Amino acid sequence: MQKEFWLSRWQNNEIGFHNNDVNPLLVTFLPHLTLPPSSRLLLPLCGKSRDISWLLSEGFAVVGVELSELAVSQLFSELGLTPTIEEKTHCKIFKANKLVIIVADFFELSAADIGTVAGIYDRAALVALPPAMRERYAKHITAISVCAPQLLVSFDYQQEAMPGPPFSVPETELNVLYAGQYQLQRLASSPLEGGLKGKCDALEQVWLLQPKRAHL
Ligand SMILES: C[S@@+](CC[C@H](N)C(=O)[O-])C[C@H]1O[C@@H](n2cnc3c(N)ncnc32)[C@H](O)[C@@H]1O
Repeated sequence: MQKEFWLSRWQNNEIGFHNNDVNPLLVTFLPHLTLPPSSRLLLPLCGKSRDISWLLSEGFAVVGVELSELAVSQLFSELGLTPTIEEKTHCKIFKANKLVIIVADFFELSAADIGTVAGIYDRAALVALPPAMRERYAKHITAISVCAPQLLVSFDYQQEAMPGPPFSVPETELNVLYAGQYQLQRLASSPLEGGLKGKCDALEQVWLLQPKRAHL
């Protein structure tokens, strides 16, 4: 997906991926990451997810990455927070309390930009990307997070039935992308109620990715 695709989705308020409530899968499965209290979590391609607000309320620190500044302005306004804003050459950093959102192309960020993170929550990030970008994404997130454990939500459906996003990323592909660095465990797999966008049957799956070598 080109950057313009996402920027125009935000511009035109075509954000069907955005949920108005916290994702129940996050609430149920976050404990599997066994994070110490107050840990810092990375949310790649974060949009203005309500999951951010829930994580903050649970005492976590959040660093999110999002391409659209419009999404990030809406996020802070909906949270009732006024951020400080720092402009750098390749990104713009919005901060308030335990929340940092980096407005940037995720692929242009380094480990130093992100800072130390204890875990990653990927909801609608990997599955938002077309096949050619997913390999690059998986390598990049593994590198800049120094192989932090991940809670990952994915879809498995017949890709021919519907063009993405969201794309189908079945177990076979997750293994290709991540099994070199991570131990993968499927925590849940259930049919998506009403199908994906009402167009085809799909399984929504939750994965725990534990680094094979100790993180940090
Ligand atoms: C499908 S949405 C998911 C948003 C959020 N994770 C959620 O659950 O609501 C994908 C988001 O990734 C952002 N995005 C796409 N490509 C990106 C990139 N290269 N760098 C940073 N953000 C990107 C889009 O603007 C969009 O908000």
